[in-house]
Amino acid sequence: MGTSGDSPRKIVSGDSGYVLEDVPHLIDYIPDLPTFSNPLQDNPAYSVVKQYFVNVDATVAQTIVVHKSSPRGTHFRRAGPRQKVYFESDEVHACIVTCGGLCPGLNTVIREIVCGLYHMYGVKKVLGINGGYRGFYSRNTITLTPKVVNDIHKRGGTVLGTSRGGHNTKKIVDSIQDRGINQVYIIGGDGTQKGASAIYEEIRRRGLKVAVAGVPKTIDNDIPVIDKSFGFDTAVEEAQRAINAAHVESESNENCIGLVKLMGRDSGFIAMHATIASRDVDCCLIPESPFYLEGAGGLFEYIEKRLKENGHMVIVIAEGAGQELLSESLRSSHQQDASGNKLHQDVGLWISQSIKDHFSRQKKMAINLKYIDPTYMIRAVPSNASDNVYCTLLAQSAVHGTMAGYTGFTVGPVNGRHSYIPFYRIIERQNRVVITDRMWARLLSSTNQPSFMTAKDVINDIGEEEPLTQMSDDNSSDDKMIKENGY
Ligand SMILES: Nc1ncnc2c1ncn2[C@@H]1O[C@H](COP(=O)(O)OP(=O)(O)OP(=O)(O)O)[C@@H](O)[C@H]1O
Ligand SMILES: O=P(O)(O)OC[C@H]1O[C@](O)(CO)[C@@H](O)[C@@H]1O
Ligand SMILES: [Mg+2]
Repeated sequence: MGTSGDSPRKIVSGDSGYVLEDVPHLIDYIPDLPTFSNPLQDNPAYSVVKQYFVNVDATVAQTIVVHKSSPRGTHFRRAGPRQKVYFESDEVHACIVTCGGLCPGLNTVIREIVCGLYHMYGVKKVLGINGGYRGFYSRNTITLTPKVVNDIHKRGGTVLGTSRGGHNTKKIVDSIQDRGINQVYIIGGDGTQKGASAIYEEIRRRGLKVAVAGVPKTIDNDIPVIDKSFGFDTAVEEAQRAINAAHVESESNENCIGLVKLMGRDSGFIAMHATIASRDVDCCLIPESPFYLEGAGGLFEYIEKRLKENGHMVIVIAEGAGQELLSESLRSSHQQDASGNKLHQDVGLWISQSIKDHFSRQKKMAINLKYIDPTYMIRAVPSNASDNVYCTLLAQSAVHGTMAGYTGFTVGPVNGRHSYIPFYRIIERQNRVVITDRMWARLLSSTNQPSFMTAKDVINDIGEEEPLTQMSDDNSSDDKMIKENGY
Protein backbone atom coordinates (compact mmCIF):
# COMPACT_ATOMS: atom_id res chain seq x y z
CA MET A 1 0.00 0.00 0.00
CA GLY A 2 1.49 3.30 -0.99
CA THR A 3 0.25 6.82 -1.18
CA SER A 4 0.43 7.10 -4.97
CA GLY A 5 -2.81 5.15 -5.61
CA ASP A 6 -4.62 6.83 -2.72
CA SER A 7 -7.76 8.87 -3.31
CA PRO A 8 -7.47 12.63 -2.75
CA ARG A 9 -7.65 13.91 0.82
CA LYS A 10 -10.66 16.04 1.73
CA ILE A 11 -9.26 19.01 3.56
CA VAL A 12 -11.52 22.01 4.07
CA SER A 13 -10.25 25.33 5.42
CA GLY A 14 -12.34 27.87 7.33
CA ASP A 15 -11.92 31.10 9.26
CA SER A 16 -9.15 31.72 11.78
CA GLY A 17 -7.05 28.73 10.81
CA TYR A 18 -9.93 26.22 11.01
CA VAL A 19 -9.15 22.99 9.12
CA LEU A 20 -11.50 20.04 8.64
CA GLU A 21 -9.80 16.76 7.77
CA ASP A 22 -12.92 15.21 6.38
CA VAL A 23 -13.66 11.57 5.61
CA PRO A 24 -14.69 10.22 2.22
CA HIS A 25 -18.34 9.75 1.31
CA LEU A 26 -19.88 7.35 -1.20
CA ILE A 27 -21.13 10.30 -3.26
CA ASP A 28 -17.52 11.41 -3.79
CA TYR A 29 -17.27 8.69 -6.41
CA ILE A 30 -20.89 7.62 -6.98
CA PRO A 31 -22.81 10.87 -7.48
CA ASP A 32 -26.63 10.99 -7.45
CA LEU A 33 -27.08 8.24 -4.86
CA PRO A 34 -30.62 8.38 -3.45
CA THR A 35 -31.09 9.26 0.23
CA PHE A 36 -33.68 7.99 2.70
CA SER A 37 -35.05 9.23 6.02
CA ASN A 38 -33.20 7.81 8.98
CA PRO A 39 -35.41 5.05 10.47
CA LEU A 40 -34.27 6.16 13.92
CA GLN A 41 -36.67 9.07 13.70
CA ASP A 42 -39.51 6.57 14.29
CA ASN A 43 -37.69 4.66 17.02
CA PRO A 44 -39.56 5.14 20.34
CA ALA A 45 -36.33 4.81 22.33
CA TYR A 46 -34.86 7.88 20.67
CA SER A 47 -38.02 9.95 20.22
CA VAL A 48 -37.40 11.84 23.47
CA VAL A 49 -33.83 12.81 22.61
CA LYS A 50 -33.57 16.49 21.75
CA GLN A 51 -31.47 17.14 18.66
CA TYR A 52 -30.79 13.47 18.19
CA PHE A 53 -29.37 13.87 14.71
CA VAL A 54 -25.91 15.32 14.44
CA ASN A 55 -25.69 18.58 12.56
CA VAL A 56 -23.92 18.00 9.23
CA ASP A 57 -21.47 20.78 10.05
CA ALA A 58 -20.55 19.56 13.55
CA THR A 59 -16.84 18.90 13.94
CA VAL A 60 -14.50 18.09 16.82
CA ALA A 61 -11.28 19.99 17.55
CA GLN A 62 -8.11 17.94 17.77
CA THR A 63 -6.37 20.40 20.09
CA ILE A 64 -8.33 21.88 22.94
CA VAL A 65 -5.53 23.54 24.88
CA VAL A 66 -5.19 26.81 23.01
CA HIS A 67 -3.83 30.31 23.45
CA LYS A 68 -5.35 33.68 22.64
CA SER A 69 -3.64 33.79 19.27
CA SER A 70 -3.77 30.09 18.39
CA PRO A 71 -5.29 29.14 15.04
CA ARG A 72 -8.43 27.00 15.41
CA GLY A 73 -6.51 24.02 14.03
CA THR A 74 -7.47 20.56 12.84
CA HIS A 75 -10.99 19.22 13.24
CA PHE A 76 -12.69 15.91 12.51
CA ARG A 77 -16.30 15.23 11.57
CA ARG A 78 -18.39 14.49 14.64
CA ALA A 79 -19.75 10.93 14.75
CA GLY A 80 -23.41 10.09 15.22
CA PRO A 81 -26.71 9.55 13.42
CA ARG A 82 -27.60 11.72 10.44
CA GLN A 83 -31.06 12.80 9.29
CA LYS A 84 -30.53 11.27 5.86
CA VAL A 85 -29.09 7.82 5.22
CA TYR A 86 -27.71 6.36 2.01
CA PHE A 87 -28.84 2.77 2.55
CA GLU A 88 -32.33 1.31 2.88
CA SER A 89 -32.57 -1.20 5.73
CA ASP A 90 -33.30 -4.22 3.55
CA GLU A 91 -30.60 -3.27 1.08
CA VAL A 92 -27.78 -3.56 3.63
CA HIS A 93 -25.58 -6.63 3.70
CA ALA A 94 -22.93 -6.00 6.34
CA CYS A 95 -19.89 -7.97 7.40
CA ILE A 96 -17.60 -7.81 10.43
CA VAL A 97 -13.99 -9.00 10.71
CA THR A 98 -11.48 -8.93 13.58
CA CYS A 99 -7.73 -8.91 12.88
CA GLY A 100 -4.42 -8.77 14.78
CA GLY A 101 -3.84 -9.65 18.45
CA LEU A 102 -6.60 -10.14 20.98
CA CYS A 103 -7.90 -7.27 23.04
CA PRO A 104 -10.60 -7.07 25.74
CA GLY A 105 -13.83 -5.77 24.23
CA LEU A 106 -13.66 -7.33 20.74
CA ASN A 107 -16.83 -9.31 21.37
CA THR A 108 -18.61 -6.25 22.74
CA VAL A 109 -17.86 -4.30 19.55
CA ILE A 110 -19.10 -7.23 17.42
CA ARG A 111 -22.25 -7.50 19.54
CA GLU A 112 -23.03 -3.81 19.37
CA ILE A 113 -22.47 -3.53 15.61
CA VAL A 114 -24.92 -6.39 15.09
CA CYS A 115 -27.47 -5.03 17.59
CA GLY A 116 -27.04 -1.45 16.36
CA LEU A 117 -27.70 -2.48 12.77
CA TYR A 118 -30.71 -4.61 13.76
CA HIS A 119 -32.37 -2.45 16.38
CA MET A 120 -31.56 1.06 15.17
CA TYR A 121 -31.65 0.56 11.40
CA GLY A 122 -33.69 -2.62 10.87
CA VAL A 123 -30.79 -4.33 9.07
CA LYS A 124 -31.16 -8.11 9.06
CA LYS A 125 -28.18 -9.34 7.03
CA VAL A 126 -24.90 -9.35 8.97
CA LEU A 127 -22.07 -11.79 8.27
CA GLY A 128 -19.13 -12.56 10.51
CA ILE A 129 -15.89 -13.30 8.65
CA ASN A 130 -13.95 -16.06 10.39
CA GLY A 131 -10.25 -15.79 11.17
CA GLY A 132 -9.22 -12.25 10.17
CA TYR A 133 -8.48 -10.89 6.69
CA ARG A 134 -7.63 -14.26 5.17
CA GLY A 135 -11.13 -15.42 6.21
CA PHE A 136 -12.65 -13.36 3.39
CA TYR A 137 -11.29 -15.80 0.85
CA SER A 138 -10.27 -18.95 2.70
CA ARG A 139 -12.62 -19.50 5.63
CA ASN A 140 -16.29 -19.87 6.47
CA THR A 141 -18.63 -17.09 7.48
CA ILE A 142 -21.12 -17.04 10.30
CA THR A 143 -24.54 -15.39 10.25
CA LEU A 144 -24.77 -12.87 13.06
CA THR A 145 -28.07 -11.98 14.72
CA PRO A 146 -28.82 -10.31 18.06
CA LYS A 147 -29.64 -13.78 19.40
CA VAL A 148 -26.31 -15.25 18.28
CA VAL A 149 -24.30 -12.41 19.84
CA ASN A 150 -26.44 -11.90 22.92
CA ASP A 151 -23.94 -13.10 25.55
CA ILE A 152 -20.64 -12.75 23.78
CA HIS A 153 -19.56 -9.55 25.54
CA LYS A 154 -19.07 -11.57 28.71
CA ARG A 155 -16.28 -13.57 27.09
CA GLY A 156 -12.71 -12.66 26.26
CA GLY A 157 -11.26 -13.13 22.77
CA THR A 158 -13.25 -12.82 19.57
CA VAL A 159 -16.03 -15.19 18.53
CA LEU A 160 -15.00 -14.57 14.92
CA GLY A 161 -11.39 -15.61 15.42
CA THR A 162 -8.45 -13.50 14.31
CA SER A 163 -5.13 -13.83 12.50
CA ARG A 164 -2.03 -11.98 11.36
CA GLY A 165 -0.89 -11.79 7.74
CA GLY A 166 -3.04 -12.98 4.84
CA HIS A 167 -4.08 -9.56 3.61
CA ASN A 168 -4.67 -9.94 -0.13
CA THR A 169 -6.54 -6.81 -1.15
CA LYS A 170 -7.74 -8.11 -4.49
CA LYS A 171 -9.02 -11.42 -3.12
CA ILE A 172 -10.72 -9.67 -0.20
CA VAL A 173 -12.53 -7.15 -2.42
CA ASP A 174 -13.46 -9.92 -4.90
CA SER A 175 -15.07 -11.76 -1.99
CA ILE A 176 -16.89 -8.61 -0.83
CA GLN A 177 -18.17 -8.05 -4.36
CA ASP A 178 -19.13 -11.72 -4.94
CA ARG A 179 -21.08 -11.90 -1.69
CA GLY A 180 -22.91 -8.64 -2.35
CA ILE A 181 -21.59 -7.07 0.85
CA ASN A 182 -22.06 -3.28 1.03
CA GLN A 183 -20.92 -2.39 4.56
CA VAL A 184 -17.59 -3.65 5.92
CA TYR A 185 -16.71 -3.24 9.62
CA ILE A 186 -13.04 -3.91 10.30
CA ILE A 187 -11.89 -4.16 13.91
CA GLY A 188 -8.14 -4.08 14.50
CA GLY A 189 -4.93 -2.24 15.27
CA ASP A 190 -2.57 -0.12 13.17
CA GLY A 191 -1.81 -2.96 10.75
CA THR A 192 -5.49 -3.76 10.36
CA GLN A 193 -6.34 -0.11 9.66
CA LYS A 194 -3.66 -0.07 6.92
CA GLY A 195 -5.37 -3.12 5.44
CA ALA A 196 -8.78 -1.41 5.76
CA SER A 197 -7.44 1.61 3.92
CA ALA A 198 -6.19 -0.61 1.06
CA ILE A 199 -9.61 -2.31 0.88
CA TYR A 200 -11.37 1.07 0.79
CA GLU A 201 -9.09 2.31 -2.03
CA GLU A 202 -9.72 -0.82 -4.10
CA ILE A 203 -13.49 -0.62 -3.54
CA ARG A 204 -13.42 3.00 -4.64
CA ARG A 205 -11.32 2.13 -7.68
CA ARG A 206 -13.96 -0.42 -8.67
CA GLY A 207 -16.72 2.16 -8.06
CA LEU A 208 -18.65 -0.08 -5.63
CA LYS A 209 -21.35 1.18 -3.28
CA VAL A 210 -19.60 -0.35 -0.27
CA ALA A 211 -18.86 1.62 2.91
CA VAL A 212 -15.74 0.67 4.87
CA ALA A 213 -15.44 1.54 8.58
CA GLY A 214 -12.51 0.80 10.88
CA VAL A 215 -12.87 0.32 14.62
CA PRO A 216 -9.47 0.86 16.28
CA LYS A 217 -8.34 -1.96 18.54
CA THR A 218 -5.11 -2.61 20.40
CA ILE A 219 -4.14 -3.00 24.00
CA ASP A 220 -0.80 -1.36 23.16
CA ASN A 221 -2.64 1.96 22.63
CA ASP A 222 -0.36 2.65 19.67
CA ILE A 223 -3.05 4.22 17.47
CA PRO A 224 -2.62 7.98 17.12
CA VAL A 225 -5.24 10.77 17.21
CA ILE A 226 -7.83 8.95 19.35
CA ASP A 227 -7.92 9.47 23.12
CA LYS A 228 -7.12 5.81 23.81
CA SER A 229 -7.98 2.42 22.38
CA PHE A 230 -10.61 0.09 23.86
CA GLY A 231 -9.45 -2.74 26.09
CA PHE A 232 -6.49 -0.68 27.27
CA ASP A 233 -8.08 0.12 30.65
CA THR A 234 -9.05 -3.51 31.18
CA ALA A 235 -5.49 -4.62 30.39
CA VAL A 236 -4.03 -2.06 32.81
CA GLU A 237 -6.45 -3.25 35.50
CA GLU A 238 -5.56 -6.89 34.90
CA ALA A 239 -1.85 -6.02 35.06
CA GLN A 240 -2.41 -4.86 38.66
CA ARG A 241 -2.87 -8.46 39.71
CA ALA A 242 0.61 -9.38 38.48
CA ILE A 243 2.15 -6.27 40.05
CA ASN A 244 0.42 -6.98 43.37
CA ALA A 245 1.77 -10.52 43.32
CA ALA A 246 5.27 -9.22 42.58
CA HIS A 247 4.96 -6.79 45.48
CA VAL A 248 3.74 -9.45 47.93
CA GLU A 249 6.56 -11.81 46.93
CA SER A 250 9.21 -9.13 47.14
CA GLU A 251 8.05 -7.84 50.53
CA SER A 252 8.05 -11.32 52.03
CA ASN A 253 11.54 -12.36 50.95
CA GLU A 254 14.88 -10.88 51.85
CA ASN A 255 16.50 -8.55 49.27
CA CYS A 256 13.85 -9.55 46.83
CA ILE A 257 13.04 -8.09 43.42
CA GLY A 258 9.59 -8.72 41.95
CA LEU A 259 9.87 -8.36 38.19
CA VAL A 260 6.82 -8.14 35.91
CA LYS A 261 6.92 -8.15 32.11
CA LEU A 262 3.93 -6.54 30.42
CA MET A 263 2.83 -6.30 26.80
CA GLY A 264 3.69 -3.31 24.70
CA ARG A 265 5.62 -4.11 21.55
CA ASP A 266 6.72 -0.64 20.56
CA SER A 267 4.94 1.54 23.08
CA GLY A 268 5.02 1.46 26.85
CA PHE A 269 1.55 2.77 27.68
CA ILE A 270 0.41 -0.36 29.52
CA ALA A 271 3.57 -0.47 31.65
CA MET A 272 3.42 3.28 32.34
CA HIS A 273 -0.24 3.33 33.35
CA ALA A 274 -0.04 0.08 35.32
CA THR A 275 2.92 1.55 37.23
CA ILE A 276 1.25 4.86 38.01
CA ALA A 277 -1.93 3.05 39.05
CA SER A 278 -0.12 0.64 41.37
CA ARG A 279 2.23 2.91 43.39
CA ASP A 280 4.14 -0.24 44.44
CA VAL A 281 6.50 -0.08 41.47
CA ASP A 282 10.05 1.21 41.98
CA CYS A 283 11.14 1.14 38.37
CA CYS A 284 9.32 1.05 35.05
CA LEU A 285 11.20 0.37 31.81
CA ILE A 286 9.58 1.11 28.44
CA PRO A 287 10.74 1.04 24.81
CA GLU A 288 10.63 4.83 24.48
CA SER A 289 13.06 5.42 27.35
CA PRO A 290 16.48 3.87 26.75
CA PHE A 291 18.23 2.63 29.88
CA TYR A 292 21.56 1.10 30.77
CA LEU A 293 22.63 -1.45 33.34
CA GLU A 294 26.18 -0.80 34.53
CA GLY A 295 27.86 2.18 36.15
CA ALA A 296 26.74 5.43 37.71
CA GLY A 297 23.08 6.20 37.15
CA GLY A 298 22.50 2.69 35.74
CA LEU A 299 19.87 0.11 36.69
CA PHE A 300 22.16 -2.09 38.81
CA GLU A 301 23.23 0.87 40.95
CA TYR A 302 19.58 1.84 41.48
CA ILE A 303 18.59 -1.73 42.42
CA GLU A 304 21.38 -1.89 45.00
CA LYS A 305 20.33 1.44 46.48
CA ARG A 306 16.65 0.48 46.61
CA LEU A 307 17.34 -2.91 48.22
CA LYS A 308 19.58 -1.31 50.83
CA GLU A 309 16.89 1.27 51.65
CA ASN A 310 13.84 -0.97 51.51
CA GLY A 311 14.87 -4.62 51.36
CA HIS A 312 12.63 -5.19 48.37
CA MET A 313 11.60 -3.63 45.06
CA VAL A 314 9.25 -4.07 42.12
CA ILE A 315 10.30 -3.60 38.48
CA VAL A 316 7.85 -3.43 35.59
CA ILE A 317 9.27 -3.88 32.11
CA ALA A 318 7.42 -3.55 28.80
CA GLU A 319 8.23 -6.32 26.33
CA GLY A 320 9.69 -3.88 23.79
CA ALA A 321 12.02 -2.17 26.29
CA GLY A 322 15.78 -2.48 26.09
CA GLN A 323 15.78 -4.40 22.80
CA GLU A 324 18.94 -2.59 21.71
CA LEU A 325 20.73 -3.96 24.80
CA LEU A 326 19.54 -7.49 24.04
CA SER A 327 20.74 -7.27 20.47
CA GLU A 328 24.18 -6.32 21.80
CA SER A 329 24.40 -9.27 24.16
CA LEU A 330 22.46 -11.91 22.20
CA ARG A 331 22.60 -12.65 18.53
CA SER A 332 20.06 -10.37 16.89
CA SER A 333 17.19 -12.43 15.47
CA HIS A 334 15.38 -10.14 12.98
CA GLN A 335 12.36 -12.40 13.11
CA GLN A 336 8.94 -11.14 12.06
CA ASP A 337 5.39 -12.32 12.60
CA ALA A 338 3.05 -13.09 9.67
CA SER A 339 2.04 -9.40 9.47
CA GLY A 340 5.65 -8.22 9.27
CA ASN A 341 5.85 -6.96 12.87
CA LYS A 342 9.30 -7.42 14.39
CA LEU A 343 9.36 -10.25 16.92
CA HIS A 344 11.17 -9.13 20.04
CA GLN A 345 13.49 -11.25 22.11
CA ASP A 346 12.33 -12.00 25.66
CA VAL A 347 13.48 -8.99 27.65
CA GLY A 348 12.02 -10.38 30.87
CA LEU A 349 14.18 -13.48 30.93
CA TRP A 350 17.21 -11.53 29.74
CA ILE A 351 16.97 -8.83 32.40
CA SER A 352 16.27 -11.37 35.17
CA GLN A 353 19.43 -13.25 34.22
CA SER A 354 21.47 -10.04 33.87
CA ILE A 355 20.43 -8.87 37.35
CA LYS A 356 21.16 -12.26 38.92
CA ASP A 357 24.55 -12.50 37.17
CA HIS A 358 25.52 -9.00 38.25
CA PHE A 359 24.77 -9.52 41.95
CA SER A 360 26.34 -12.96 42.08
CA ARG A 361 29.49 -11.67 40.34
CA GLN A 362 29.73 -8.70 42.58
CA LYS A 363 29.22 -10.77 45.79
CA LYS A 364 28.28 -7.71 47.87
CA MET A 365 24.64 -8.60 48.18
CA ALA A 366 22.69 -11.85 47.79
CA ILE A 367 19.43 -11.18 46.00
CA ASN A 368 16.24 -13.05 45.36
CA LEU A 369 14.35 -12.48 42.10
CA LYS A 370 10.76 -13.51 41.34
CA TYR A 371 9.85 -13.13 37.69
CA ILE A 372 6.19 -12.89 36.68
CA ASP A 373 5.21 -12.97 33.01
CA PRO A 374 1.44 -12.49 32.68
CA THR A 375 1.79 -11.76 28.93
CA TYR A 376 -1.46 -13.01 27.36
CA MET A 377 -3.42 -12.95 30.63
CA ILE A 378 -3.93 -9.19 30.47
CA ARG A 379 -5.51 -9.24 27.02
CA ALA A 380 -7.44 -12.52 27.01
CA VAL A 381 -9.93 -11.34 29.64
CA PRO A 382 -13.43 -9.90 29.01
CA SER A 383 -13.61 -6.12 28.95
CA ASN A 384 -14.46 -4.26 32.14
CA ALA A 385 -17.57 -2.12 32.55
CA SER A 386 -16.08 1.13 31.29
CA ASP A 387 -14.53 -0.56 28.23
CA ASN A 388 -17.94 -2.14 27.53
CA VAL A 389 -19.54 1.29 27.43
CA TYR A 390 -16.70 2.59 25.26
CA CYS A 391 -17.02 -0.37 22.83
CA THR A 392 -20.77 0.25 22.57
CA LEU A 393 -20.23 3.87 21.55
CA LEU A 394 -17.55 2.92 19.01
CA ALA A 395 -19.79 0.30 17.42
CA GLN A 396 -22.83 2.55 17.26
CA SER A 397 -20.80 5.45 15.86
CA ALA A 398 -19.41 3.16 13.15
CA VAL A 399 -22.92 2.01 12.23
CA HIS A 400 -24.27 5.58 12.09
CA GLY A 401 -21.34 6.60 9.88
CA THR A 402 -21.71 3.87 7.29
CA MET A 403 -25.52 4.25 7.17
CA ALA A 404 -24.93 7.95 6.48
CA GLY A 405 -22.76 6.99 3.51
CA TYR A 406 -19.37 7.85 5.02
CA THR A 407 -16.56 5.45 4.16
CA GLY A 408 -12.80 5.13 4.51
CA PHE A 409 -12.89 6.19 8.15
CA THR A 410 -11.87 5.02 11.57
CA VAL A 411 -14.15 5.96 14.43
CA GLY A 412 -12.82 7.08 17.80
CA PRO A 413 -13.01 9.63 20.58
CA VAL A 414 -11.04 12.86 20.17
CA ASN A 415 -11.15 14.88 23.36
CA GLY A 416 -14.05 12.74 24.51
CA ARG A 417 -16.22 13.28 21.40
CA HIS A 418 -16.60 10.41 18.98
CA SER A 419 -15.36 11.42 15.54
CA TYR A 420 -14.82 10.07 12.03
CA ILE A 421 -11.10 10.17 11.23
CA PRO A 422 -9.71 9.55 7.73
CA PHE A 423 -7.60 6.38 7.49
CA TYR A 424 -4.48 8.28 6.47
CA ARG A 425 -4.35 10.08 9.84
CA ILE A 426 -4.63 6.80 11.74
CA ILE A 427 -1.99 4.89 9.79
CA GLU A 428 0.64 7.58 9.24
CA ARG A 429 2.44 6.94 12.54
CA GLN A 430 2.30 4.90 15.72
CA ASN A 431 1.35 6.43 19.03
CA ARG A 432 4.21 6.21 21.54
CA VAL A 433 4.86 7.47 25.05
CA VAL A 434 6.48 10.93 24.87
CA ILE A 435 9.10 10.86 27.59
CA THR A 436 9.53 14.62 27.65
CA ASP A 437 5.84 14.85 28.49
CA ARG A 438 4.32 15.36 31.94
CA MET A 439 2.87 11.85 32.20
CA TRP A 440 6.32 10.26 32.15
CA ALA A 441 7.50 12.88 34.66
CA ARG A 442 4.59 11.86 36.92
CA LEU A 443 5.78 8.28 36.70
CA LEU A 444 9.39 9.21 37.48
CA SER A 445 8.29 11.19 40.50
CA SER A 446 6.16 8.27 41.70
CA THR A 447 8.86 5.59 41.32
CA ASN A 448 11.89 7.80 42.03
CA GLN A 449 13.82 5.79 39.46
CA PRO A 450 16.67 7.38 37.53
CA SER A 451 15.62 8.87 34.19
CA PHE A 452 18.65 7.18 32.54
CA MET A 453 18.98 10.35 30.50
CA THR A 454 21.70 12.94 30.41
CA ALA A 455 20.86 16.62 29.88
CA LYS A 456 22.21 16.16 26.33
CA ASP A 457 19.74 13.33 25.62
CA VAL A 458 16.87 15.51 26.83
CA ILE A 459 17.87 18.38 24.57
CA ASN A 460 18.16 16.03 21.58
CA ASP A 461 14.75 14.56 22.31
CA ILE A 462 12.95 17.88 22.68
CA GLY A 463 10.94 19.06 19.71
CA GLU A 464 10.99 15.68 17.98
CA GLU A 465 7.54 14.50 18.87
CA GLU A 466 4.16 16.10 19.09
CA PRO A 467 1.57 14.67 21.46
CA LEU A 468 0.04 11.81 19.49
CA THR A 469 -3.08 11.25 21.50
CA GLN A 470 -4.77 13.13 24.26
CA MET A 471 -3.45 10.46 26.59
CA SER A 472 0.08 11.71 26.08
CA ASP A 473 -0.81 14.84 28.01
CA ASP A 474 -2.68 17.73 26.55
CA ASN A 475 -0.33 20.15 28.27
CA SER A 476 2.39 19.17 25.85
CA SER A 477 1.32 21.85 23.44
CA ASP A 478 2.39 24.32 26.12
CA ASP A 479 5.69 22.48 26.39
CA LYS A 480 6.17 22.65 22.66
CA MET A 481 5.68 26.39 22.68
CA ILE A 482 8.20 26.73 25.46
CA LYS A 483 10.66 24.67 23.45
CA GLU A 484 10.03 26.67 20.32
CA ASN A 485 10.44 29.89 22.24
CA GLY A 486 13.71 28.57 23.56
CA TYR A 487 12.83 29.05 27.25
N1 LIG B 1 0.51 -2.29 5.37
C1 LIG B 1 -0.48 -3.19 5.36
N2 LIG B 1 -1.30 -3.32 4.28
C2 LIG B 1 -2.30 -4.21 4.27
N3 LIG B 1 -2.57 -5.06 5.31
C3 LIG B 1 -1.82 -4.98 6.39
C4 LIG B 1 -0.73 -4.04 6.49
N4 LIG B 1 -0.15 -4.20 7.71
C5 LIG B 1 -0.84 -5.19 8.33
N5 LIG B 1 -1.84 -5.66 7.55
C6 LIG B 1 -2.78 -6.72 7.88
O1 LIG B 1 -3.56 -6.37 9.01
C7 LIG B 1 -3.78 -7.50 9.85
C8 LIG B 1 -3.42 -7.18 11.27
O2 LIG B 1 -2.12 -6.57 11.35
P1 LIG B 1 -1.18 -6.78 12.63
O3 LIG B 1 -0.93 -8.24 12.84
O4 LIG B 1 -0.03 -5.89 12.48
O5 LIG B 1 -2.08 -6.37 13.88
P2 LIG B 1 -2.72 -4.98 14.27
O6 LIG B 1 -3.95 -4.76 13.50
O7 LIG B 1 -1.68 -3.92 14.19
O8 LIG B 1 -3.15 -5.26 15.77
P3 LIG B 1 -2.21 -5.41 17.05
O9 LIG B 1 -0.91 -4.75 16.77
O10 LIG B 1 -2.97 -4.76 18.13
O11 LIG B 1 -2.11 -6.86 17.30
C9 LIG B 1 -2.98 -8.65 9.26
O12 LIG B 1 -3.87 -9.54 8.63
C10 LIG B 1 -2.03 -7.98 8.28
O13 LIG B 1 -1.76 -8.80 7.15
O1 LIG C 1 -0.54 -12.80 19.58
P1 LIG C 1 0.88 -12.49 19.28
O2 LIG C 1 1.14 -12.56 17.81
O3 LIG C 1 1.84 -13.24 20.10
O4 LIG C 1 1.01 -10.96 19.63
C1 LIG C 1 1.71 -10.37 20.64
C2 LIG C 1 1.70 -8.88 20.42
O5 LIG C 1 0.39 -8.40 20.30
C3 LIG C 1 0.18 -7.26 21.12
O6 LIG C 1 -0.57 -7.68 22.22
C4 LIG C 1 -0.55 -6.21 20.34
O7 LIG C 1 -1.81 -6.67 20.05
C5 LIG C 1 1.57 -6.83 21.53
O8 LIG C 1 1.60 -6.19 22.78
C6 LIG C 1 2.32 -8.11 21.52
O9 LIG C 1 3.69 -7.91 21.24
MG1 LIG D 1 -0.17 -3.30 15.55
